[in-house]
Amino acid sequence: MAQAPVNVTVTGAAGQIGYALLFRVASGQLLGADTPVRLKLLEIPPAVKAAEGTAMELDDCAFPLLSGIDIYDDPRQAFDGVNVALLVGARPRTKGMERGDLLEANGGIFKPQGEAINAGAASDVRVLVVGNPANTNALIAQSHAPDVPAERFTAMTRLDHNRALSQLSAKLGVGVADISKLTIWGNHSATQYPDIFHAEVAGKPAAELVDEAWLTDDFIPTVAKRGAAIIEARGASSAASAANAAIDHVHSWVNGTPEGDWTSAAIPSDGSYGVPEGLISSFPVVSRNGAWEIVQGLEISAFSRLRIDASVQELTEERDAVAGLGLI
Ligand SMILES: NC(=O)c1ccc[n+]([C@@H]2O[C@H](COP(=O)([O-])OP(=O)(O)OC[C@H]3O[C@@H](n4cnc5c(N)ncnc54)[C@H](O)[C@@H]3O)[C@@H](O)[C@H]2O)c1
Ligand SMILES: O=C(O)C[C@H](O)C(=O)O
Repeated sequence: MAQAPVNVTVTGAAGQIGYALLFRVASGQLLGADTPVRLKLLEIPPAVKAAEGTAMELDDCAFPLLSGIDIYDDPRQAFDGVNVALLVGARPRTKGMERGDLLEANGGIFKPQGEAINAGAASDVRVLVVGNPANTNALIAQSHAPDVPAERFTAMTRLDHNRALSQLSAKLGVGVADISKLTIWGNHSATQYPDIFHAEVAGKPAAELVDEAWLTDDFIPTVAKRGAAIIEARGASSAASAANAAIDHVHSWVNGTPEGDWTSAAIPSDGSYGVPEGLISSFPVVSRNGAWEIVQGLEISAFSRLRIDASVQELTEERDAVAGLGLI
């Protein structure tokens, strides 16, 4: 019997990331070359027409795996029966906006989306939040979906992971495929900590191949501030690389991570590595049998501890701020 299509809901479908993402989902790169998909696109009313234009282009690709496209401006309809939810649409920070205003505006998006996921999602739903502030938006959505297992809500730090791989490979003159066991810890923000202390380059410890000054003055700030550097250069935030990372995240989650390596994802903490339980924080993770597991037993040096704690502190403050606004 032919496989039933997987329902993939993409919010912010008419945006930049949406445009770079949808064609790859429809071509089979998200879930695999044997898995048909049905796209459910969510947009705000003024952007529905643009989403319709993107849907026309998707039709024109004649993707064999694309079994249909529906466009909605109502989250309840968009998340009905959803198996994979890619929450991309978010309220960007605009001039004069304080951090609290940004969190409140995004609460207005992610609270109803969490409620709609709770009301209608399929029992195997997996949620990836891309829209910023991604970790805290994921926490908001999760807190309004009490009937969905908490671990199904994740936020994206795979772009940071890929950026770290790329920076280290350029520094050492090796291919990215030679590098394993890199980790992004904490928040998808400038406080994140890209950690090479367990990383290996063709089986050798990566930390022995670079000096500490490069790590502190170059690698860590370059990876952590890469999003801002892209905005400065492009005049718009990363789109294709963000879409690519979303594809990588879900593909790894569904299909598993390779033996002998791990990746990074922001998932609800179970208290591992001193990260308060429930915070959606980035960890070294593997995916086994379709579920993320935090890699256990890594030794954390004082150098790393300081940086992990700083990013986790920021996440705690964001959680407290949205709690204060009644959003969780
Ligand atoms: N986690 C990461 O690594 C990462 C990387 C890059 C960008 N981002 C973030 O991803 C988000 C999207 O980026 P973009 O470049 O596509 O932005 P964009 O402005 O081009 O597109 C966002 C889209 O979301 C839509 N939208 C707004 N509110 C919505 C709602 N309530 N429901 C459905 N759609 C809604 C808008 O109409 C717009 O079409 C931003 O928050 C950006 O900061 C995250
Ligand atoms: O959209 C942004 O603020 C930056 C983005 O999160 C990125 O890391 O590229």
